[in-house]
Amino acid sequence: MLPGTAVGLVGPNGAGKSTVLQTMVGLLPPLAGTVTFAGQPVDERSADFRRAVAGVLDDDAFFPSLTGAEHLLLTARAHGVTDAEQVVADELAAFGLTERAGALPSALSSGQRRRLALAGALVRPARLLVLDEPERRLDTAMRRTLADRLAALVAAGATVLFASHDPAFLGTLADAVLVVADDECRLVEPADAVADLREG
Ligand SMILES: Nc1ncnc2c1ncn2[C@@H]1O[C@H](COP(=O)(O)OP(=O)(O)OP(=O)(O)O)[C@@H](O)[C@H]1O
Repeated sequence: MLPGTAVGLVGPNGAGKSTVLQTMVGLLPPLAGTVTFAGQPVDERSADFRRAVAGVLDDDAFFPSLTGAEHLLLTARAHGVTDAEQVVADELAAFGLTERAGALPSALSSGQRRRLALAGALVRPARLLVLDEPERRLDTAMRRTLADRLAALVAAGATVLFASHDPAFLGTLADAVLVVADDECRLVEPADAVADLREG
């Protein structure tokens, strides 16, 4: 994948989309071959790799005793964001979480937790975003807002790799679509051809 591109993974439940994404970020070793990022094998222990790559792969990867705002502040500061408090306030507003900023994850709705996880990926700089069904549990307006924001990041040079079951989301964001099914991947370009795909 080149900088400034977005590729969407589509395919039926259980086809292996999440497994591909986890392999791309070094959480699972490939059975064969090598995954490289910027010319180096991916390694989540590498500080350079972790600085460059933001992922939302897990639904509930939160510390139970930190509020939403504290999660975002921790992430932003750990990634060296200057003016972290303002950036966090902006992300909370963008994801409609300002009024719930002081709530613990357990007190948020599942959609609000999803928004918090996505805000955590956007509160820090990243060259590559790896997102597993980012649209899941978001309402229609927030799906559109998120797709537009990710498209703007791609236009600014970021790379986005994501799995999705939402043709509208794919159509807005993806330059190309990788169909994962029957133990193989097939590349479909341009992405709006996805509207014609029929998932099994
Ligand atoms: N932790 C695990 N241990 C064993 N098998 C697993 C594990 N996680 C997933 N699998 C299996 O690996 C296959 C691929 O799963 P994966 O989650 O990658 O699919 P997916 O395409 O992301 O599906 P969905 O659209 O439902 O999210 C499935 O057959 C699944 O049952």
